[in-house]
Amino acid sequence: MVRSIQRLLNWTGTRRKRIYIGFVYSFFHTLFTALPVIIAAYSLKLILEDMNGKESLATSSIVYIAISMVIAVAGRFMFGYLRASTQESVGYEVTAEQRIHIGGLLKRVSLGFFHRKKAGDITSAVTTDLSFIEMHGMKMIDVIVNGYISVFTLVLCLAFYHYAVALVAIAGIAFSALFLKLLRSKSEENAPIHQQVKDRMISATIEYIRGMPEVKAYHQQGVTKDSIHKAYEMSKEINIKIEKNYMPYNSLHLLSLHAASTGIVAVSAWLAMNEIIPLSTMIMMVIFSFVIFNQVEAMNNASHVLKVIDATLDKLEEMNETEFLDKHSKEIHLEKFDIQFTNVSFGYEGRQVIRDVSFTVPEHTTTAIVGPSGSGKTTLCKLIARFYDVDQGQIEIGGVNIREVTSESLLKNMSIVFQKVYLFHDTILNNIRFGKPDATLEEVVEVSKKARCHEFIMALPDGYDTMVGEGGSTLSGGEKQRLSIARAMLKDAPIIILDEATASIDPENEHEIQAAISALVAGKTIIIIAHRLATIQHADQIIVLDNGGIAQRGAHEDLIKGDGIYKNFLQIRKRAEGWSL
Ligand SMILES: Nc1ncnc2c1ncn2[C@@H]1O[C@H](COP(=O)(O)OP(=O)(O)OP(=O)(O)O)[C@@H](O)[C@H]1O
Repeated sequence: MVRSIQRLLNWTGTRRKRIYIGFVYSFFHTLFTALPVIIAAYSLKLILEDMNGKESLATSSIVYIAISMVIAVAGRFMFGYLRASTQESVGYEVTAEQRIHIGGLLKRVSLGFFHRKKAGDITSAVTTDLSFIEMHGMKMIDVIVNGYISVFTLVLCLAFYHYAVALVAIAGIAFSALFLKLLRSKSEENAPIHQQVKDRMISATIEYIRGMPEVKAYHQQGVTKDSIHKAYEMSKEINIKIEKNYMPYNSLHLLSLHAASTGIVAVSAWLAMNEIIPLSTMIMMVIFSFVIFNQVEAMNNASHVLKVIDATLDKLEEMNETEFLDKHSKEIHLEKFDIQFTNVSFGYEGRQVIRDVSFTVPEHTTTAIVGPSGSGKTTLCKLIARFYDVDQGQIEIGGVNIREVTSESLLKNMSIVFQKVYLFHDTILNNIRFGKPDATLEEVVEVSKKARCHEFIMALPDGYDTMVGEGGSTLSGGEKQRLSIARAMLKDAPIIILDEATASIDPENEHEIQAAISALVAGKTIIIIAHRLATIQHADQIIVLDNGGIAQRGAHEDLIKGDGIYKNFLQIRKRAEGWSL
């Protein structure tokens, strides 16, 4: 428990000081909570003495008592307020920072990270896991640390009147701590299982939603439903099992505290009967016995919650320790944009996909990459953008090894248009602005006109302010592609990486897209995964990839002279395009 609290305190970073100040407020809050009971007991003593004719109650005593009562109540509220306002917002502040921090981390890791980690794990870390700490982290500090401060203060008050009563309270706390320890060791076993089950549930739900079009198309509701039902069912069973595991220790923890409360009443009554303490003190002790363990009682839940927080902190730490691609890179301002591959090899998790590839893309020229499906065209482009690091060899841009450049300063120089366009659940305007967040509306309209999307945007209900469904679900494939071209155009980067669309786009749409691409690429260094004959023929250089290696390289005129993959490929393309027209 101490270690978990220590971890939570570390998690709060520079705000830890506020938590410590909160502990001091908590001590005074408890003291001022006990004070009215002590004052009431003292008043009772004076009243009894007055009634017994021992000493008459002076008016000044009544005034002092009334003033002390007001001060005690006001002090209690003041310190309660100060503690809450100092400690409680810390969780929300740190969580917000962590979410932004993780967002930043995700931008800097290799794309391989997202294949190794399931989307559900990452989603739950940023949403539910952090929300759990946000909701419960500071409460745990309050329940546990402030709870023990409160008990310690009240035990001190009891000890001030008689040590025996304080000893009974301490015995109760000791037994409760023992059972809490046992409860905690059970939590230790269960927390990782709880976490795994939750991640599995989130992953199954995401997969179910993402795969909905395929599920409907193949009438396979049963398959995905089965896995989601299994995940939910498992979550229910594990949670019930966990609850059953906790029950005996939980009951023993509560029993020891209630027994100690009864013990305080019994011991104080015995002391009063033997005239060791006055009746008023006994009444005060009885009142204390009702409240002394209130906060310690809530610690049964704290054990489990702390363990879940521990598992969450482990997960966040693991994410924080992820190797960034650009950990040892620097901000470098690239001046030239020729691209040089030297003996580059790369594989996904041990499976080699790019084999000893060397070529140069001179600045302001177009290089078309062609080759059969799976030959490594997309991978080659991803390596230029440093979505992954090469395993062997090097890639230089303007003479600088891209390993030395941070992702941010490298990608500043590139506009990438993927075949599969992702649009954010935001307005059309903001989706295009993604290429240049500070662009004015006029700039956005200008590039939209060049990218041939202005007309269809204006035909939408709210024009540029129309919301796009998540992933761009409300727009057609061709419209999405043109929007992404407008986005890239607005970025106006010197290097363009383009994956030419192969999807069945109608001729009119294709013409529009080609016009948009021509406007985008003017004067840039272009690497294009080419499928159309026109694009291939007009490229300055064609790289023919086969099974991850360069099979042929040169201009169209040179390559058609000899036999080889390119010639065959061209014939197939000619037939396909002639057929499609
Ligand atoms: N993230 C990944 N993890 C593991 N293997 C991958 C990954 N991405 C691609 N591959 C594999 O690498 C090989 C090259 O894929 P790549 O996408 O680069 O080919 P491509 O030539 O662009 O294919 P296509 O024309 O069909 O898009 C393929 O065998 C593919 O299965």
